[in-house]
Amino acid sequence: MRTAYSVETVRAAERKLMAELPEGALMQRAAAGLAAACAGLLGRTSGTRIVLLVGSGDNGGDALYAGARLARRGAAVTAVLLAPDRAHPGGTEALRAAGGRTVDGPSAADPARVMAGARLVLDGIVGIGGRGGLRPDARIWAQAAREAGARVVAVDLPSGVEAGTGEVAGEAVHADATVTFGTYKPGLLVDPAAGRAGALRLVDIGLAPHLPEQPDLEALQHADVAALLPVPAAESDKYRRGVVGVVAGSARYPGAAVLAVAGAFGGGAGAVRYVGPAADAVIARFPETLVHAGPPHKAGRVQAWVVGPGLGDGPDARRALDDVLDSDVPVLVDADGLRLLDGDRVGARRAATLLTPHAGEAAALLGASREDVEARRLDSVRRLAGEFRASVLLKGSTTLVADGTGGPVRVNPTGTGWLATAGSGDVLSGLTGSLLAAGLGVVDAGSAAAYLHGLAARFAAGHGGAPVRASQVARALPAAWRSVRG
Ligand SMILES: NC(=O)C1=CN([C@@H]2O[C@H](COP(=O)(O)OP(=O)(O)OC[C@H]3O[C@@H](n4cnc5c(N)ncnc54)[C@H](OP(=O)(O)O)[C@@H]3O)[C@@H](O)[C@H]2O)[C@@H](O)CC1
Ligand SMILES: Nc1ncnc2c1ncn2[C@@H]1O[C@H](COP(=O)(O)OP(=O)(O)O)[C@@H](O)[C@H]1O
Ligand SMILES: [K+]
Repeated sequence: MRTAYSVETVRAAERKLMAELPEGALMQRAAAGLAAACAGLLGRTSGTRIVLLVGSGDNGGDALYAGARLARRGAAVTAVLLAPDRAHPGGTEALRAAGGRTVDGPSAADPARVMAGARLVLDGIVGIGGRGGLRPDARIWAQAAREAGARVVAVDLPSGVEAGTGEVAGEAVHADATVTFGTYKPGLLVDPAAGRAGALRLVDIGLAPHLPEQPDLEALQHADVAALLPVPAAESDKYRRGVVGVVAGSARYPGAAVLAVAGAFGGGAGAVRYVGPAADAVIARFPETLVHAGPPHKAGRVQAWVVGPGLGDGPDARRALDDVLDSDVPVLVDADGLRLLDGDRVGARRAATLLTPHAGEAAALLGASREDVEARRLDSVRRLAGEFRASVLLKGSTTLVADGTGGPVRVNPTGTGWLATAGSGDVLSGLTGSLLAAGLGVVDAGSAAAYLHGLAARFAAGHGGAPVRASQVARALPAAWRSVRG
């Protein structure tokens, strides 16, 4: 499991750790890890040109001390001091003593010349102390670094992103890799900021014992998902494995029912019940499905419901939604179900409810704009969960799952843009419902499903990548299971 902590929590832990250590020891740990990561990336340091972009805080200090270490290994290191009178004094001195040189950033005539021939640029402009996007001076240098074609390694965070939220308020550095210290920060895992971070590397500086048990964010990895996935035992039968009910599709959108059922079969429930007008289409594709034409509560035993994909917004759809919400088993509400949703009804439920909006649906539920939700994903998912007193899975480039009780938000690391194809959300809702029926908690079910879904899309897209259809994502789910469990 990857975990991330808010900036305040990181600062508090750092204070405790620093009190145990000699002055400056922590920065040396960070710089040593950073220099080692850079050396590993370069392969060869001797004779290599490296440029450091150095801001006025300790983030710049890290870059300077790491630069000094690389200079001692034979690299030709130039530090661009963006605030020359406030650059970390010890770091500046160490770099000069190691043979590195410094350039006055704001008054340098030609950034392109300083960058010429650089293979690596270290972004030490600003770290967790940053506020807002890059300032104009820094922007010029960040752009020069990209234009020079150098690899850009961000120190702790890509400068310009909001460490605690993943928001990007203005311009930010685009890094090829980020070397972060002590713990991940939310901005490294949540888009749009995460998209600027490149490959992540965590350097252990001894912070872990001082961090609280509960992180702000969690990202599952293969082993975590493997531990969650329901596997039949010797005594299993279809009811013990769970029965998932799917209320989806309409005369206009029968395909949504087929895709949700496909996802449900990919999730490990013992049986899938389908309730709605698209039974013929469902049976034609999946003869194993138990179909029912009456109201959901008459369909027979169900351990979790999925309601909404392709349901339409007529009176039948509304009745089916309310019927399912009246049940005392977990309910996942997606797509049209979200448009018809009565918040009070959700708040009154005793069993778990999981809402699975994409950014547009989340925006409608919050009375915000889609752009706003996409810019503030973490805040949006928490607000939705709070307002609806339900768990929420916010879909998109970094899918987030919040439980509404202030627990850690799960962030999915397997997403891929190939998933942005019609119907892939229907597959996800069936898959998640299946895991709910098998007995997983809502946050576990939502995050494990998002993980498998992303992995399946990657497998379907194949090596190198090619467009995939939602049904191909569903078909690749067994491969995703095997990859996780293997
Ligand atoms: N604490 C520890 O134990 C350890 C900390 N470590 C390291 O320290 C980093 C935190 O250092 P920090 O607290 O000095 O803040 P930092 O991120 O350098 O930025 C603050 C400066 O930036 C400026 N500034 C603000 N916004 C800006 C913007 N948009 N664009 C440009 N400039 C901007 C602001 O100046 P001002 O607003 O006054 O002009 C202020 O002076 C952390 O990320 C990690 O790398 C590691 O060594 C491990 C141990
Ligand atoms: N840029 C992206 N990167 C990763 N995943 C994405 C991206 N865009 C969409 N997705 C995923 O694709 C699925 C789309 O679901 P949804 O928007 O409900 O589509 P539909 O209603 O057509 O099924 C979601 O799982 C979402 O997380
Ligand atoms: K940085």
